[in-house]
Amino acid sequence: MPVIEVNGLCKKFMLRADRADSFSKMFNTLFRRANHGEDREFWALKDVSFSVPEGKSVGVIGVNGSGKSTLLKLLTGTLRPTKGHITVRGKRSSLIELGAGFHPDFSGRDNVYLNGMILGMSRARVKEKFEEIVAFAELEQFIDVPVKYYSSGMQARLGFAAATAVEPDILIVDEVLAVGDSSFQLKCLSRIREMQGRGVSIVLVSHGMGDIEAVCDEVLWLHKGEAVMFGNTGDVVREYRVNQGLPLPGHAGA
Ligand SMILES: Nc1ncnc2c1ncn2[C@@H]1O[C@H](COP(=O)(O)OP(=O)(O)OP(=O)(O)O)[C@@H](O)[C@H]1O
Repeated sequence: MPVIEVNGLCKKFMLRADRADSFSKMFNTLFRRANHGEDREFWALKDVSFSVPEGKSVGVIGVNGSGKSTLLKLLTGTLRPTKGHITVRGKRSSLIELGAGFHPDFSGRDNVYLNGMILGMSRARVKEKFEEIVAFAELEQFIDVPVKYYSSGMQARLGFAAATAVEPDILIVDEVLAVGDSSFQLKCLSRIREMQGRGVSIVLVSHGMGDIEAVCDEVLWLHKGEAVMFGNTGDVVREYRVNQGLPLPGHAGA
């Protein structure tokens, strides 16, 4: 039975025109231009359906603005669908927005405890896991510093270490991995493989086709909010590469 089932998913945003933007207000005032801006509907996802089988990994690809992050926010419950249904079976853990789960004024230590407890771990369980989380993030020297002083890479390290330590059934990860340096990216990939070995299902958004091919069994390709293709990683990535004019593996420059 799939751990995630998505049927006919649609997400509408309202795009607000000419509001609270000091530059356009100034422009309108200077040139006595009336504010003709009207709120506009924008469909970020249109009738998207796919599923994540138990223990499988699904990648989500597509150009900027195609709806990938919106889809992940719907899968984690941060956003609600406008239409359609999402069924999730199992405990989710996610790392979708850098620093999203962290309180900037609290130390790394306090945030690890807070985050773990929000994700359903007991204080004692977080305590048991604490050393491992900090060691994985390689932040021993900075663990008592407020998170607002962390670099984006440091936040990604702590976020990934914390999100993967809670022993989820489903791990949902956005492009944030790209923020880490190459040695940390390798460490993340090997932890993802370890989790796959334990039967954890993964949903991964990435612009890096190498990461997608290394991690995912199946891929969903989004474009302007629509599912262009969903299927076997090799097939979808090949089509995407051709569509984007990217070199195919085995060809010069790939
Ligand atoms: N809260 C919001 N209000 C209005 N529009 C939004 C909102 N969130 C996202 N959008 C719009 O939805 C579209 C999809 O955005 P999304 O962030 O999901 O794209 P993406 O595929 O993750 O892009 P990227 O590769 O650049 O991260 C974009 O056009 C974006 O402007």
